[in-house]
Amino acid sequence: MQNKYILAIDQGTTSSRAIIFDQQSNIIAIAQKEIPQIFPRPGWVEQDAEIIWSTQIGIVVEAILKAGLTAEDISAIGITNQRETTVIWDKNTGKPVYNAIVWQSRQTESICEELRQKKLADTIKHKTGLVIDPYFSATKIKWILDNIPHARSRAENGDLLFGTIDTWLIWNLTGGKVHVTDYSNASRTLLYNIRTLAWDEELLKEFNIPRSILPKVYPSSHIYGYTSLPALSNAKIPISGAAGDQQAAMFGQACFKPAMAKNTYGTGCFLLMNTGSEVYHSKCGLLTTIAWGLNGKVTYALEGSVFSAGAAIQWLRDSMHLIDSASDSAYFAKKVKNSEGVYMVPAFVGLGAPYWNSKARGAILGLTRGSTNAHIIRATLESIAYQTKDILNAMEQDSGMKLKSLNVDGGASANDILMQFQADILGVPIDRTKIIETTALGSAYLAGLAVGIWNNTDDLESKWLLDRRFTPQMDQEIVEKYCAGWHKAVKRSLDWED
Ligand SMILES: Nc1ncnc2c1ncn2[C@@H]1O[C@H](COP(=O)(O)OP(=O)(O)O)[C@@H](O)[C@H]1O
Ligand SMILES: O=P(O)(O)OC[C@H](O)CO
Repeated sequence: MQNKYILAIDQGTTSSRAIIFDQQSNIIAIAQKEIPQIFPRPGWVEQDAEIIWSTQIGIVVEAILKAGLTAEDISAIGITNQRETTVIWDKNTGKPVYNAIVWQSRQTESICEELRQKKLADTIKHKTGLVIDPYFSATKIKWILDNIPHARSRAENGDLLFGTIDTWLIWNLTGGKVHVTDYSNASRTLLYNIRTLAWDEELLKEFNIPRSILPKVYPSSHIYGYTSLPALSNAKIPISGAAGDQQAAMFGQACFKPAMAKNTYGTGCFLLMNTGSEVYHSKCGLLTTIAWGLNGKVTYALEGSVFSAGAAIQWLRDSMHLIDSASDSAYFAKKVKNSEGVYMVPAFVGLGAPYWNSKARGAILGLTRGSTNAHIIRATLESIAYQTKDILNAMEQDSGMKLKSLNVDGGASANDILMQFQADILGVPIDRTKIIETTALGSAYLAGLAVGIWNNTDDLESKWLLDRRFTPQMDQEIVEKYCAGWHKAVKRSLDWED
């Protein structure tokens, strides 16, 4: 039987990746490129949407070449993306009217404050599963329409389109013909009713967003359209999978059944637990989100979103110049036995779940004359694990379930020191998968299922392979002492910004 190849396009916050899998889910080729981040003002994070597209198509071509294939050899494309990040473009020219406003960006805090004053939190939570926070797309759309000259009138004339990054990439891959998204991405906009599976008229009115700019919403495993591009030799490849990167990672981790959970350590850190067909209403600061739509069924998840995880390691590298590469963080962290009372709270863009404190800002506490760069680096790594612990506590409280182990993936999960510390303070084993590119794998699975490369999720379950298990080794008393210090540090960082 001739092998089939699936191209996964993984457009993450820090980098774009293109990965080619075969039908046994082996990686055949990878191409990757970092994308520039723009910080126009404190707390604002933007990217150039045209650079996202040109980088992405460049590495798609590179991956196909590296694999020794041609575009015609690709049977299906799966898209997965940084979620919530908002692009608005002119449908006639394909030009964005403003930078992509990244999920981390805080420039819409005042719009959120108005919504909180109007006491809309409960309605929004019930309809969308989300909380009022600049994180989600709706206030970013409103900000662009309100602040970019003529944007609102052009949108009302039907000339502008909105998309999260999946939508933007599909639009470009199809030569500007297809304007769509999937349930999982739609569920991150703050405009999509996750119960009725429709754009919510009441919320559109509240945000003053014209319906005409919104994409059509389909299941996550579905033929959205076909490629139509000279760069891909005008081959008509079906684009048949799309999901937000955290949901795709959960699919790639084969968390197909209720109560299965995963944590992805990338720019941020996202712990998701499958809740099946149940729309779980969190009381502990977690989000309810659509995991995927597949075979006529919608699966939901409970999510804890941490805004800065690997981003804090990047900050040590790019702004503090304490390390040359992200992986150096393990080398320095190993130089000290522990962080000796130093805590780093990476609230660069506020804190996400379970705190939802937009005005929190970063802090390093507990410094003494003996503190060194190694302590700060170690404390930064540890902050990723503490934030995850806060999420897991909330999740266990919310669901009443006790996790037996946690599947992990993402760039920073390669760090053994971090993974061991994570197991220690969670008190549950951490299982790192062999393919840490589970995000891309999940989107390849969704794409492959739509075109019959795999028949169903049973075909995929057996493909999950363990790389390494990290078992808890720390005394409970020490864990409690460390966590108490962390919570004291978090308290100091809250509401810092006026
Ligand atoms: N060995 C490592 N130790 C700690 N952090 C790491 C390591 N390798 C990568 N990272 C961090 O992980 C992030 C990249 O992971 P990735 O999964 O590619 O993220 P994203 O999808 O958000 O772009 C970066 O923020 C980087 O700082
Ligand atoms: O790009 P990542 O992997 O940090 O993921 C970002 C999330 O999708 C934001 O919600």
